[in-house]
Amino acid sequence: MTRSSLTTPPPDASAPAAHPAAPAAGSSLGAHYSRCFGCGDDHPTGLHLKAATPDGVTVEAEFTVGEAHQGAPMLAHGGVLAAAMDEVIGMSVYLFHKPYVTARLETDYLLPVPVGTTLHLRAWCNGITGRKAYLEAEGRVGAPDGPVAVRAAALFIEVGMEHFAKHGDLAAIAAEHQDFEVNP
Ligand SMILES: CCCCCCCC/C=C\CCCCCCCC(=O)SCCNC(=O)CCNC(=O)[C@H](O)C(C)(C)COP(=O)(O)OP(=O)(O)OC[C@H]1O[C@@H](n2cnc3c(N)ncnc32)[C@H](O)[C@@H]1OP(=O)(O)O
Repeated sequence: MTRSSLTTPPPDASAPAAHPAAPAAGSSLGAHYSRCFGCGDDHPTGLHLKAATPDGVTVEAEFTVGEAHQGAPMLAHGGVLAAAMDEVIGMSVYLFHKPYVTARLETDYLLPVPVGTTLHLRAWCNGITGRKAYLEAEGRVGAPDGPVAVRAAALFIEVGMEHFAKHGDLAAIAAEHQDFEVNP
């Protein structure tokens, strides 16, 4: 991954351990919001990412590129692939039971991805310091050990729940996420 200094953890960043209430190894992760473009079942043209955590600290997911995700004819749009990276990274950082938002997302595109391809995604955290979490993801074609088509590195920033209340619709998320811990 060609990563900038902004998404590279500083030496004092600590490697995250699984949160005590993290989902058990092998658990599926449901959608955090039914209308989310990345994971929501009720989004008509969304990515419908299906995710699980193998170990409580990383996320594995699948996304099949559909007609609605084209840029060039029958090839995935780069912005849609970046959205898939953002989503799987977002899912992985929420395993730490704190609300985070994307501040910076860097993406490398290595291979074109035709419509109909299933991308096998993986996201993990390289370190956390203060409010900053440094994360990475990759998307492989056709199988978990297939060729890498996309890589991403990201800086996510921890926010308070008031971020969602002030700028969005906290009630809509909370209604579907009643077990989310506000003070983990
Ligand atoms: C009931 C509710 C439950 C909610 C959770 C449910 C569970 C969900 C489960 C699963 C979800 C998975 C799916 C998620 C989807 C993917 C996530 C998205 O796409 S999020 C949308 C896109 N992102 C935004 O809309 C952010 C917009 N930006 C902001 O709001 C602000 O800029 C924010 C919060 C990022 C920072 O603002 P400041 O005022 O709080 O803080 P400042 O001081 O500016 O930054 C803090 C530090 O970070 C650095 N920083 C900020 N932005 C940076 C950047 N772009 N690049 C480098 N550094 C940056 C700054 O330089 C500063 O560093 P120094 O402390 O001084 O060292």
